[in-house]
Amino acid sequence: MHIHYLSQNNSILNHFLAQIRDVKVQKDTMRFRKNIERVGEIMAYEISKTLEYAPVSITTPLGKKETEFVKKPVVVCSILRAGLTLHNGLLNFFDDADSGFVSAYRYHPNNDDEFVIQTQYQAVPNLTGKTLLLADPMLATGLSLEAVFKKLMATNKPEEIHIAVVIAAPEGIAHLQETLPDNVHLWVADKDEYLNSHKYIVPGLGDAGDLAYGERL
Ligand SMILES: O=P(O)(O)OC[C@H]1O[C@H](OP(=O)(O)OP(=O)(O)O)[C@H](O)[C@@H]1O
Ligand SMILES: O=c1cc[nH]c(=O)[nH]1
Ligand SMILES: [Mg+2]
Repeated sequence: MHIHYLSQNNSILNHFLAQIRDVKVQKDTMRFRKNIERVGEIMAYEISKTLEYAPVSITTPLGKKETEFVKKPVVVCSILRAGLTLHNGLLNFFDDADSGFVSAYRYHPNNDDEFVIQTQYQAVPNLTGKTLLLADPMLATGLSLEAVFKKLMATNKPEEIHIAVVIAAPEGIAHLQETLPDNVHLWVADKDEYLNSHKYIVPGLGDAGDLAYGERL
């Protein structure tokens, strides 16, 4: 797997990441969603630099301008719920992209810290031959991304795959390295320290889905 870390060099990205982590700023849920969307926009721009381009000719009022556009169709797929925030940011820049949605949640059969990932809902266009951008803000154990990835690949063969996450635990990165193919690109805005006993990222930001959309029952 090719891993790209976005916050190795200082940039305005630090400000957005700090705000989504800050317990005081997090209370402003609109700002929380907007900041993850802004990280998605930065990720879209960085990913776009690595894609294949093809020549196009644009007619201006005064002449012709030769330039290059992204060659293969892009599909943005996100993991419900928290992925929706990042999805919007990616889509703001890849404005012709189609969209796909897959659900994933941690099911605790014994009401303790043990869980399995349930993926039920899937509404995804044909990905074969296209560039897939798979979005989820949090990479903790990596089990959600692994499950969704395998579900998508059972019926699709994208030509290129980019996974976009905002905050990643080292455990989750290692898990994806072990379970996903070598040609997958993983884009990480910030790498954190470790997972706690509930498999939450430390220092992380808490529960991204709840912060964006309210606590679920
Ligand atoms: O790497 P993992 O250990 O699988 O954890 C990461 C998952 O947890 C969060 O979703 P959550 O299950 O909280 O669902 P939600 O988005 O509906 O809140 C997050 O958005 C990931 O999908
Ligand atoms: O730290 C974590 C782990 C899983 N899901 C989240 O939203 N946050
Ligand atoms: Mg959640």
